Amino acid sequence: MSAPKVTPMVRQYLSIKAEHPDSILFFRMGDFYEMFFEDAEKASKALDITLTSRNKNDPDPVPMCGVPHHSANGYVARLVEQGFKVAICDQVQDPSEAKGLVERKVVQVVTPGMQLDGRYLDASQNNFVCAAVTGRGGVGLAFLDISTGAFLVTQVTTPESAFQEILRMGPKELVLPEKFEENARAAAAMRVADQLPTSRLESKDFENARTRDRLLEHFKTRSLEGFGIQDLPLATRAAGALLHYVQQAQRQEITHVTKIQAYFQDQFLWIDDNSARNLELLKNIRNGTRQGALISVLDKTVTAMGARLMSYLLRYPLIDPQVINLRLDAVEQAKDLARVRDEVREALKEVHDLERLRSRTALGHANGRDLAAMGESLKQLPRLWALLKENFESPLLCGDATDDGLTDVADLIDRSIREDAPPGVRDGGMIKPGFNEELDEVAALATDVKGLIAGLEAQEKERTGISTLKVRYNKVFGYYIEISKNQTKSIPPHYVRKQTLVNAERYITDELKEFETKVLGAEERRVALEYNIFTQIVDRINGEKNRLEKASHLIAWVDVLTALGHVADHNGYCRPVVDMGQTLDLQESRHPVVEKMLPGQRFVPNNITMNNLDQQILMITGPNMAGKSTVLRQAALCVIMAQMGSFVPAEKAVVGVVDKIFTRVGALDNLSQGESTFMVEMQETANILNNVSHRSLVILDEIGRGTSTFDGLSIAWAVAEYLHDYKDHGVKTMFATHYHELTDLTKTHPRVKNFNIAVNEWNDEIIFLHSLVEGGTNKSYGIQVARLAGIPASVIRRSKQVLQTIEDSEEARVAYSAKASGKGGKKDVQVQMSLFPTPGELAAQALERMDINSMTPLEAMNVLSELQQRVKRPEKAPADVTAETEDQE
Ligand SMILES: Nc1ncnc2c1ncn2[C@@H]1O[C@H](COP(=O)(O)OP(=O)(O)OP(=O)(O)O)[C@@H](O)[C@H]1O
Repeated sequence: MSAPKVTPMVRQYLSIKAEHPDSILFFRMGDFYEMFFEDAEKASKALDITLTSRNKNDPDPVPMCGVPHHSANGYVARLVEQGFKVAICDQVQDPSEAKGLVERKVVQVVTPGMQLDGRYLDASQNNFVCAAVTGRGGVGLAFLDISTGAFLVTQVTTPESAFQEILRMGPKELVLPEKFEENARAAAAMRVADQLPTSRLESKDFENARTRDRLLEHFKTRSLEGFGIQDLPLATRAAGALLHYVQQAQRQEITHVTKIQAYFQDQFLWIDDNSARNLELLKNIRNGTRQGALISVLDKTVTAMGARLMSYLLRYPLIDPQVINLRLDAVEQAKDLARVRDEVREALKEVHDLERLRSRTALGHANGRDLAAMGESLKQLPRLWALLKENFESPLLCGDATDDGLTDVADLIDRSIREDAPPGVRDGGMIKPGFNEELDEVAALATDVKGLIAGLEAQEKERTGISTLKVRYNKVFGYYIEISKNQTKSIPPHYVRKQTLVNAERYITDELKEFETKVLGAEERRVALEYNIFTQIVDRINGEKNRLEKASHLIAWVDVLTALGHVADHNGYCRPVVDMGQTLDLQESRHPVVEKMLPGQRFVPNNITMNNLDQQILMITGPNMAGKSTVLRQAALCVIMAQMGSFVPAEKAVVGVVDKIFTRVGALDNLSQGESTFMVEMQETANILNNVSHRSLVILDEIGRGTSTFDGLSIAWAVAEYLHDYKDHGVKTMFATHYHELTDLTKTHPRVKNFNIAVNEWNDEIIFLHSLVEGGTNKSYGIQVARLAGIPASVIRRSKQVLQTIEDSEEARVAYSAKASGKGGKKDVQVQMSLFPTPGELAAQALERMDINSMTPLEAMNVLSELQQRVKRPEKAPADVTAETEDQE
């Protein structure tokens, strides 16, 4: 920053800016917010507004840009959306009372995690700021959504799980201690700091005693025991620091944050970020929208509070069957009572975002319209509560919140606030007539004055005989008389000329000045009085914040549970039996999203049964396009739905609770992070193998595909064995593969079972039946699928010839290997034989397996060159697989 000419105003600006070095300072000057220096440069670019300078002719002009104060919110929101923080600096003194410079102060800092203007917030998402601190025992995390008052904390043992937890909660902003990076492992594992706007607090703000004191002071309690965090020192430190950060930014107490909720990762079904994305729970993986994601099928809520809760439930399914069944009971009641459910949903449609309205009211950001919306919402409660109490038994759908219809608050708002209140709170027009006697009197005067102006105008017209005479008002002259130029000859002598326009002259008179004092006084008094009354109403509503919270909470649950009932009813879902057993049994199950996307075509239901005895690892083969990926995902989605408390798309379902779901599907590139597709695939597989338990469900779609066929097959084989033998009992796994060799695992591993997805061949055409049937398959139908994809007929013909040759030699080899092993020969030998044929056969097999459809020309070239190498230089079987097979003997 070059040394500017330091006027008192610039000095004031610089001293305030010094306190907010990392924010863009919106500096209020009259009707504008101005930005200077680097802030102006950054903001003008980000907002696409003109960059000017304050003192253009100076050798050192100060760059500057500005936005009108009445539309500032939109500009702030746009900056915040782009990751900036904005400090709003207002004039906190009446300019007419200021001796010299008007006093200015930062009244609020708006950050990505602390956006309060509802118009710029996603109604279906919480808007969390997250604070993280590392220490002995792991990482403490706190999440605060100031727009709703939600405050959640947890403590996890490793930075890796902290990272996953942050991704799952999805905050918009991160707060870290200054020295966070000194813990290199945490910094490396929690890469989220690179992806989110991050603020720093001094390390002392994360200290034990200080954070504890801050929490005690805020919640006005003597201990933290009531919140269940007394034994979670790291969570406490994160929570205290975060509270401090948010209070600092708001420049006030945040009284609507009334409690902390502690939670633990092991209370919930673990779904890592990767799996959540692969399974498209919240977002379509291709374009990031909700369309095509599970949430779009389930989220039929009608309130913002319900939508947020639905998204939370989907990200945090439970593992305690008792609590899950409590939710299922409620959904069942809602499903069965269609008429009541519809009536409840109709009433809910009239309910605005009470949670956010409550927060805005508490923070002094609410306007007349907000209160009117709150009032309108509260009016629904008596009818809604009565419906719930009369019809539902589930405690989740009624409970003691239904004893409070908040009629007093609804009545207060109804009597006081006009539905057509303006957006500003200092312009009047908010309070209904009849609410306050004094206001009515002043208002009557102000309205009378309008009549008086008309009278005055008529009187002057008559006195002067000037027909075009008008009495007008502007801010510069106050009231004046305007006479068009061609009639000014006959003006009376006591008219004092004030201004000459092109077509008219403007005058004032003593009488007019007197009148003005009376008029302006009345209007000013009315507006001031309205503001006063408004803040009193706001204070009274704030006094009821706990009751409002209770009502909002129940509304969110009722909305979610009736929405799930509605979805279950309309989509033909069944209630799953959820217990602590080890069976996953989905009869006639469907994929909840794919079935919606097959217009006019029927989704073929499938039976998926898994247990820990003889069907623990389902080895699923089948041609491309048959529906392998679909059936895998469908199983995972049904488990997630059941454990969040939803009915599932099946005729009958038993879900023994799963503790973690892992998926390794598709080839999601992480090239931006410098990792190859195969590297990512292996990292994901490693993560699965290192974290599974007996209660987990593992979904592996074509693992080992990203490397050479032999490495891939060997890895897939070994992974399947590992999961089968995991701590002697194994892990439930669905394994979709094009490696038909893997079906041989059933010969040696009792809990593996082969399935395939059936197809019919008809006149050399392939018909996809999409049904999962027992048994392996050794046909790929790759060529038929290639034809469907439009590969030229000559290429198809040629590949058939090649395939025939390969198959002939394969038959001969199998006959040979059967003979070589003899009847009572060791099974593993046979497996080994089929695994390691001659170099020529290897090449032919590889050719057969090539999925030309999904290959780039370059990949095809690479495979060809690899095959050529193998034929030229015959090699032995990969040493590691041989060793593995020997180990087992
Ligand atoms: N049960 C079903 N009923 C009707 N259509 C289905 C069914 N399962 C899958 N499909 C349809 O088949 C298409 C292919 O399914 P999917 O991607 O699961 O096949 P795949 O076997 O995994 O293929 P690839 O091996 O090429 O990845 C889907 O887009 C879907 O439209």
